Amino acid sequence: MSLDGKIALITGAIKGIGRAFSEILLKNGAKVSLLDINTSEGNELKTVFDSAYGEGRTCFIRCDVSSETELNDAFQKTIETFGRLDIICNNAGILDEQDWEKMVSVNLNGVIRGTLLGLKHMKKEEGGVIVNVSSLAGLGPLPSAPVYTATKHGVVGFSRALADGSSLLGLGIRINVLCPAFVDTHFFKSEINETLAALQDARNKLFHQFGVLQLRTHCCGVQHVYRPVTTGPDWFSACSNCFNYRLS
Ligand SMILES: NC(=O)C1=CN([C@@H]2O[C@H](COP(=O)(O)OP(=O)(O)OC[C@H]3O[C@@H](n4cnc5c(N)ncnc54)[C@H](O)[C@@H]3O)[C@@H](O)[C@H]2O)C=CC1
Ligand SMILES: CCCCCC(=O)CC\C=C/C=C/C=C/[C@@H](O)[C@@H](O)CCCC(=O)O
Repeated sequence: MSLDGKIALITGAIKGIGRAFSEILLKNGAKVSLLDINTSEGNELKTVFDSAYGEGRTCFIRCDVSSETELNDAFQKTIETFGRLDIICNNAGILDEQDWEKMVSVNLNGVIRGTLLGLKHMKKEEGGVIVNVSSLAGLGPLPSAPVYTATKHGVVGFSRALADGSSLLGLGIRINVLCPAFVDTHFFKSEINETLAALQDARNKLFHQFGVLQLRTHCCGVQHVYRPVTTGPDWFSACSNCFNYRLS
C-alpha cells in the first residue's frame, strides 16, 4: 500500500492503537500530524519518529479532542504545515464511568467533531478516508461499562449514517468504523468504578470469549482501511477477530 504524498491526522496518537496506526502510515509513506493531550510525551515521540522516518514527516500538536477550539486549531495547523489532508483517524478515547460526561465529550463529541472537520477540509475531487475508532462495545454491551458502551454505539451509528450520506451525495470520502475487541494497551489500566466492580466477572468472561490481542496483531489486521479511495466511497467495520465485518 503506497501512501506517498498523503497527509494524515491522528487523534490520541501518542500511545496504544493511535501510535501503532501512526507508524503504519509512516512506514507506507504518509506524513502524519500527531494530536494528543500530553505535550512532553508528544514531543518525545516526534523525536523518535524524526530519527526513524526522517525529519518533516510528522508534527505534534497538543490537542484535547473534547475542546472544539483546540480541535479546530489543530486541523488548521495541520493544513498550514503540510498543505492538505487526506486521511483522518478519530482514535482518542477514554474509559471512565465515574466522569462519564467527560467520556461522552471525548469518545463521542470528539469523533463527531473530528469527522465534520475532516469533511470540511478534505478536497472533494481528491477523495479522502476517515477512520473512526469504536469498539466491539459499539456492537453489543460491555456490562461493566454502560456509558462507554453508549459512546461506542454512538460512534457506529454516526459513522454509518454519515457514510451513507457521503455515498448518496457523492462526497468522495470513505468513512470507516473500527470495532476492535480487547487490545493490550494502556487502556487496560482503566479502573471500573465500585458500583460496577461486581460485574468484573462478566468482563472476565468477555476476555475469555474474545481473548486479548497484542497491538501488533490488531494493527496488522486493519491496515488496509487506510488505502486511498479508488472506487468511490464505501464503509465497513473491522473487528479485531472478525475482519471485514460488514454491517450494511
Ligand atoms: N485497548 C482496547 O482494548 C480497545 C480500545 N478501543 C478504542 O481504541 C482507542 C484507543 O485506545 P487505546 O490505544 O487502547 O488507549 P490508550 O489509553 O493506550 O491510548 C489513548 C491515547 O489517547 C490520548 N487521549 C486521551 N484523551 C484524549 C483527549 N481528550 N484528546 C486527545 N487525546 C487523548 C491518550 O493520551 C493516549 O495517548 C479508544 O477510542 C478506545 O476506546 C476499542 C476497543 C478495544
Ligand atoms: C477493560 C478494557 C476495556 C476495553 C474497552 C473495549 O472497547 C473493549 C471491548 C471489547 C469487547 C466487548 C465486547 C462486547 C461483546 C458483546 O456485547 C457481544 O455480544 C458483541 C457481539 C457483536 C456482534 O458480533 O454482533
